[in-house]
Amino acid sequence: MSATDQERQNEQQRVETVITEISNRITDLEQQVQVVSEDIVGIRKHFWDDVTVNFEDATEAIETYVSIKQQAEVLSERERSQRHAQNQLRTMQRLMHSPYFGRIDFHEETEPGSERIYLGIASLLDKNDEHFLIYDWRAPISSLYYDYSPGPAHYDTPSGVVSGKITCKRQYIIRDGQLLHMFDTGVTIGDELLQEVLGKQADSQMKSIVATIQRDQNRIIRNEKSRLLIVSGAAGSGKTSAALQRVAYLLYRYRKTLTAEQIVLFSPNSLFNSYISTVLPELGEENMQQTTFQEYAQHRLGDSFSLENSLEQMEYVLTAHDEPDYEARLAAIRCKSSAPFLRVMNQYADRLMRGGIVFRPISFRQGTLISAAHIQELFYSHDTSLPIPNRMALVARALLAEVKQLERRERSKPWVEDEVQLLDKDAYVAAYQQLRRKKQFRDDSFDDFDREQELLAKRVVKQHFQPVRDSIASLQFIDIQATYRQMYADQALLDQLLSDEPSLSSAAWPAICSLTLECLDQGKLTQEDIPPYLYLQERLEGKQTNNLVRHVFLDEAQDYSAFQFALIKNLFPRAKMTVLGDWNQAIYAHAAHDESFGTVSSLFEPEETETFVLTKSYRSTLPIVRFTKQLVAGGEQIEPFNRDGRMPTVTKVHSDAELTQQIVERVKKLSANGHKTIAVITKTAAEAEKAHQSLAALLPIRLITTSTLSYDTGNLVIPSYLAKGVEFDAVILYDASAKSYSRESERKLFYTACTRAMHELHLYYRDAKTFLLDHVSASSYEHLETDN
Ligand SMILES: Nc1ncnc2c1ncn2[C@@H]1O[C@H](COP(=O)(O)OP(=O)(O)OP(=O)(O)O)[C@@H](O)[C@H]1O
Repeated sequence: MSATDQERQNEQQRVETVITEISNRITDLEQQVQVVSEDIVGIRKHFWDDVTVNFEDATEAIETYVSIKQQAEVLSERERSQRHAQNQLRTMQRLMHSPYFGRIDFHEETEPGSERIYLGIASLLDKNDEHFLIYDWRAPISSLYYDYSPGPAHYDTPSGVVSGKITCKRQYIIRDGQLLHMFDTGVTIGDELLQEVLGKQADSQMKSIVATIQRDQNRIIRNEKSRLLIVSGAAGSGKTSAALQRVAYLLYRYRKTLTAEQIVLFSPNSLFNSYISTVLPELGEENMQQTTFQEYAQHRLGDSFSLENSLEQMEYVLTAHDEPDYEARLAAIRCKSSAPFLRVMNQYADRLMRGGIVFRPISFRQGTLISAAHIQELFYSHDTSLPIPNRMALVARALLAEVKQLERRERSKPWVEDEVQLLDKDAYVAAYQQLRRKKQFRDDSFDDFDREQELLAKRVVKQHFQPVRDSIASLQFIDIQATYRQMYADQALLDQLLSDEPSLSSAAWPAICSLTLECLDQGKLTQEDIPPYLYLQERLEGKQTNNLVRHVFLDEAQDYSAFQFALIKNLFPRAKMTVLGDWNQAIYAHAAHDESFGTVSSLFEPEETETFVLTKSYRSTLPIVRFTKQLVAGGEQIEPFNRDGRMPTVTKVHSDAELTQQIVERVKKLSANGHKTIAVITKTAAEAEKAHQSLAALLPIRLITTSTLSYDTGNLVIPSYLAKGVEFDAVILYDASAKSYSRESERKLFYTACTRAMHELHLYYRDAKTFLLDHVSASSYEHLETDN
């Protein structure tokens, strides 16, 4: 037996020993869960047997309370033990399948010999609880595995830096207790393992990458210093993966103080949410909160407006070129989302401190109770240096006091008497009882009938005034809509506000204004108006904050506007932010002129900010990356991971019927070659529907729309902007014709669609291919043409 065979046998033996240990642990834990469950059932069943219930006097009642509390505590302690044992059991079951994936032998400077450190998705101690059979990949010592090749190395611990030397670094593929492969590895975490992982078929769910995290990704995952972490990375460079492993890392590192509810991830859409939702549970952690900016806007504004969502806006931008307002709308999207417009909005809000806020009168029973002019006077009588929200709170307080007076006066009005007559029996009984109680207390005599009428009148008026009081408390006397509208209705005001921002000067402003006014008057808020509107609302009402959340992740951050960054920062004042994005995938029209994370970094101090760049792309094969990197400026910096595969194809067809037939044949061939998820990517939703209609007659294929919440492996038709962030075994670009992609502004969308492909990429066009392919060298794809 050669030395390596012997080594392998030893390793297989160790796997078996560890698996036996895990299996013993599972048996113990199952028994523990069983015993605790029986305890819980028993306690619940006999809960009242051990409690003495006696409410005869205060002392007895307190004793009863204490006795119930004690019993409840015993129960909740048992329930906690049950949860703990169940969690441990689940972890052991996960380890059973593949106990570890890596090993390093580390010789610590101050120690005589080296220690073998095996890394897995959770820690496991030997049966005496003395030595680690497996270290959690997030333990401080495990960082050596990701950061160093054999040779000198060190790692940070809470008590200082530990230095030494790595003498061996090894990777394993263990499945169902069998050691399938092992490799000794040098500089990076081995290509062999990455080849194996990346060569697999796409899934409808993202997978964890703990076994193959790369050094530059590890830096992002373990960063604890920065308030703002910016990750800018090429398509497929592992930004989303790094973000999710980072969540898992933080939950481990701060397990005593941080819970999954204190972490929020903003993602582009609900489909993406579902795509990434299995990574953390796979690692034994609970999922963080997931949301979208649209959900937040809906929560804040959904009652006042019908809100356009970002995908509707996108579909408009891509399809409505012939509409008369198109250019004005595009200009509105660009201007209103920009950092200079954020300054304009701030300037407007500053002016409003001195005058111009529009107020709503407070009405009562079809009349005006307090006029808007009076509220305005009240507001502007306060010191103008006080922030607006503080002054609003003072106004609300004053208004509530006024309302109290008015309420008192109202009681003698005839309508009140009429309503009192109409009250039902219950109200009278309640009033009678209340009177009796009071009579008892005061021990005086009075005219019962008058008192009763008075009480009932008070009750009626109070009930009617409740909505008034509520509306004052929630500051509804501020007419935010009208104040926002005023900016676009008063041309002179807007000109003044824009005068300091030359980059916003545009001949389109009159058209932008009339478009905005038209939408507002119809109760609609366009996607580009939502963030500035919310921003103004905050400046007037005060910020809504969530102090619980400690970490906020923004994925696909290139799609966020200056306002959105500011709003999210304000919303989570105690959170650290991790912002991940790729400017080459900035598909929304608003991002076109703002190609940096300058806006978000300006929200934090420079010393609180760190930026990381990921240039290596893992998703696609080498031929696909060679092709896609030529589609965008700066693409030469993208480094492909060396995974072989088929060259992309670009096929010319001569008719729609031929296009359908070619795609059907292609999908069938791809399926026959073992590809599980094959996506036909169209530019727009309208085109997706059309493509689906013709393909579905000949193939099983699913249409993905904005309302699809999750998708399975299989054949699908999907609009480009919904495919953001996800990946497929093979991508078929439905229509790469000159007619379809005719604008420079569509370059990033085109690039985003092509970069979704893991193993194969096929493009089709009619007549002439899009100019976006002009600078792609002919040697990086195969050109095909059907016989005419
Ligand atoms: N270290 C790694 N080991 C194994 N797979 C990796 C690694 N890094 C990235 N990947 C794989 O590469 C693919 C792309 O990763 P991910 O989606 O995280 O990239 P991204 O930068 O968010 O991409 P995009 O911006 O295009 O949406 C995924 O299949 C992921 O599992």
